[in-house]
Amino acid sequence: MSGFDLSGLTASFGGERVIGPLSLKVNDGEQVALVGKSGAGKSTLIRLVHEHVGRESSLVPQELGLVNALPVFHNVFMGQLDRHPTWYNTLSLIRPFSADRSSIKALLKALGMPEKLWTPTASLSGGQRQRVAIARAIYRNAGLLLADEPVSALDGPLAHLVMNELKKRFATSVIALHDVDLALKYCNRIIGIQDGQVALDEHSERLTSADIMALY
Ligand SMILES: Nc1ncnc2c1ncn2[C@@H]1O[C@H](COP(=O)(O)OP(=O)(O)OP(=O)(O)O)[C@@H](O)[C@H]1O
Repeated sequence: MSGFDLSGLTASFGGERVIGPLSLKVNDGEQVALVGKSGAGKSTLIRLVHEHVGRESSLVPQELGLVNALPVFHNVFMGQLDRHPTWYNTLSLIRPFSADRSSIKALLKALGMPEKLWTPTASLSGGQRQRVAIARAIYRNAGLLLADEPVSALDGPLAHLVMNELKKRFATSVIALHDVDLALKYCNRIIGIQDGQVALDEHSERLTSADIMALY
């Protein structure tokens, strides 16, 4: 599965409704940017979709969810933990298999940090940590990418490099982005969220950044 069709999505905090009820249908091949001002509900919507599609997706959460005590290799390897038997995962913790070592190294190279394979995650910069979470999602290789501000800590050229990789590797995606130009360049459908509702839903080529800025 890569696309999904969900309805009746709602979320509340402390009795206050912050999402929905709304429906969201994403077809295979749609690369969706979720845009909208801070607090509109983008992260909550991504969490809701993830709760429904679960293991069928590759997730990059805003808070990253890395294990600081482990090197980069192991954090990326975690993307496939549920695909291997326990003995394989246990052995990989002590002495990783060469096939996994080389595929994770190649992935880090594509993301511009090949030399960090064995670096403890705790000693990485914010942008490097963000790319480890992205590498973990790519390594998981699910049909659907769910990503919450995946390039917020990256400078211009690196943000483009990473968005390009994500576009190439995931035909179907939902990505919360605060950068409207990145949304228009790398996604083919734009969904604008306002007060927990869909306020805009349009093909990228029919929109300008000014159309999207009206949401802010
Ligand atoms: N754990 C929580 N407890 C209480 N309220 C929350 C919680 N998480 C989110 N909210 C509220 O839900 C609303 C939507 O938040 P959400 O994080 O989904 O917005 P967002 O569009 O992703 O914002 P940002 O762009 O700043 O990440 C906000 O009003 C926020 O205060």
